[in-house]
Parts: sequence; C-alpha cells; structure tokens
Amino acid sequence: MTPLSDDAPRPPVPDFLLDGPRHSLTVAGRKRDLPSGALPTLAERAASFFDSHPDGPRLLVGAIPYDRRADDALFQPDALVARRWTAPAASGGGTRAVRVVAEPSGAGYRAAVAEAVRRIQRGEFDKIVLSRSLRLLGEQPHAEAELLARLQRDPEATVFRVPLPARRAGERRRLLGATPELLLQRQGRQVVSHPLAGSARRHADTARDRAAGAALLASDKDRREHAMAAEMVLDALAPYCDRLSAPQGMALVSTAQMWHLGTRIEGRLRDPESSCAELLAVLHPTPAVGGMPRAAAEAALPALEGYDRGFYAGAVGWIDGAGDGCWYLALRCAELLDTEARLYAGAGIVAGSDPALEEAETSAKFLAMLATFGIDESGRSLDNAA
Ligand SMILES: C=C(O[C@H]1C=CC=C(C(=O)O)[C@@H]1O)C(=O)O
Repeated sequence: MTPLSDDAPRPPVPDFLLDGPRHSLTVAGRKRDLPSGALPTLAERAASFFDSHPDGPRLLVGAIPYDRRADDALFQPDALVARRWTAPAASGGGTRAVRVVAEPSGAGYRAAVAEAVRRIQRGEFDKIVLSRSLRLLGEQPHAEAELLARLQRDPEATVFRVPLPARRAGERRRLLGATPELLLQRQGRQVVSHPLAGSARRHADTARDRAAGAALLASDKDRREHAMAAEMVLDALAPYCDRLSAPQGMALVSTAQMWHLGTRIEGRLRDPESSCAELLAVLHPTPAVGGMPRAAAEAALPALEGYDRGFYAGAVGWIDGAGDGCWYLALRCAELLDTEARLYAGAGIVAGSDPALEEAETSAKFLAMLATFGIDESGRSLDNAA
C-alpha cells in the first residue's frame, strides 16, 4: 500500500477510519470518488481508476452494501494519517435524550424467525441470517468523535467510520461501528478470512462468562450455524488458492459483550494477480450475514426482514493499486443521519432456532452500540441505571 505520510492532517473525525487490534487505517480528505457500481464490477472499476489517476495515493477506501447488486461507495483519499486516531480530548457530548423505535417490533422479529424455521423445515434453505433494527431519534446531532472514542474502548473489535452516499440533497450519512469479523485480507499472495457465526452473550461474573463460552462451543445448533459459514468461505476461496487451511479449527472469539464461534482461514493465492476486489466478489455475502444456499436465502430475505439493509452487513475497508486490501463486515454498527441513528443486529437461523432466544441474541449484539449512546434498548439512560 502507499507509504504513510507523517505530515498528513489529523482530523477531529477522520473521513475514513478502520482501527482494530490487527489492522489500522485512517485517511483525511476525499480526493475523488470511484464511479459506483455493483460488487462484481469492482475489480474492473478499480483497475481502470488506478490507470487513469496515477497521481496517488493508489488507494480506495469505503463501503460495499449488503446487496451485491447495489451501488458501492469508495473514494480515493487526499492523504493517509500516520498516527492511530483517537478522539480529541475535549470532544464532549455525553448521553443525549433519544426515543427508540424498534423496526420491526420484537413480536414482528419473532414471527419472522418462526416463519424462517418453517421454511427451513420445508427444505427451502438451510440457514438465513435475520436482522432487526432500532431507530434512535434524538433532538441534536450525534457527537461522532465521542461515539468513536467509546467504541474504541473494546480492544477486540475493529472500529470503523465511513461516509455513505446521500439519498437526498443535504443529507449527511455515515456508518460507524465496532465489528468483530474480518471478511477478507489480501496481502501479496496471502489471504485471510475469519468467519464468525454462533453467539452467546458474555457476563461480568467470570465463572458465568466462562460457562457461557463453553456452552457455546458445545452447542450443536451453533456449531451447525457456524460450519455453514466456514465451509462456504473455504469453498469460495479454494479455486483461487494452492494452499488453504483453518489451522486452529472452530474456536471461541470474543468481544467485550459477545462470545462467537470463529474459524480463521488462511490461504496462498495460486495466481498472484487475483486481487482483493475479485475475491470479495466471490465471497460476499457469506452465510455469516446472508444464508445457505445463498440464492434461496437471498430471495427470502427482503420479505422476511421488511427493509433494505443498505450498508449494514456489507463490508468496510480498502483496496490498493497492487491488488491488496482488507475488509471487515459492517456489523455492530449504526447508520448516522443528522439527529437519527439506525442500529442493526442479526442472528443466524437454522433448524431448531428458537425465536425468543434469537431475539435475545440480537439484543445482546445491540449492547455495545447502545452503550456508546449511553442508553439501553428502551432508551433509558445507562447513567441512571440502578
Ligand atoms: C449478523 C450479525 O452477526 C453475525 C456475526 C457473528 C455471529 C453471528 C451469529 O451468531 O448469528 C452472525 O452471523 C450481527 O451482528 O448483526
């Protein structure tokens, strides 16, 4: 990738940020947008972009939406910021009053899960990830720097902030969150993907927390849910690799709030010309966010969820002129508009899934993001919690 420049400005809120235990990138300024398009055309658009703009940086950052046919949002930055971004000291802005509107309602979500389980029993598909959303309606714009600083408190998650295309004149739209899941990293001939699926809420009490992790690792439902995601990633990468393995097998992965089942997959590309964008087009969406088989789950998803996911469960990251790149799934996130934030969380549904437990799992996945707003799921301030 383009070398870092130490004199690049350090913005109060970066134009694009990816900051986690294994990868970190901050950029300032937006030089040019990549003409948008669907994921299968990304590799071709990126190649022609770098050909026609040799001035650099040879880097594109941004987001791809959940729907692989919908337009992505990538841009070439003015500069890379050398130092790790942390919120400016006096960013201020604590908890603000917000009203929480669940879309769908809890009952609506449980009904969708029950319907998905019936369809799985009928053999329409084996797995589908169903999400629900919470709209946080406030009276003042959200303090973005403060939200990002709070997200950065979890050392296991990768914090991201990315601007999204406006849907109407004057709209300021961006996505921020703290994701646990690496979709794809390509560095030279090395590729890594770390699919997660199967989840349990963590606990403050150490013994209870360990027991929750151990129960997850032993859960047949969660292991089946996970295996479908890991196998699809292995199958998708296999034709591109001359070596491909999951050295540690299925293992526990944690964030501050959640346990997950994860399989770290590492491979070596057969053809050094296979670019990150080309591989993304094959991988996305994996059954960690979509379903299995992909086409049947995709066809059922819009009616079961009742909304367009937009960039939630898409991916955020970068690609460069050498074909390298690094992309994380856009999970545990909020789409910020002026005074509104929309949060999303999903859960993998397989045979035997229980609607109430899946709803509880999505509530647990909302915890990290809600805590950054200082509220619980019903909008009560955490500062006043007994
Ligand atoms: C779809 C989400 O999580 C995915 C990642 C990890 C575990 C998952 C699960 O157990 O269902 C999901 O596949 C989300 O956080 O919205």
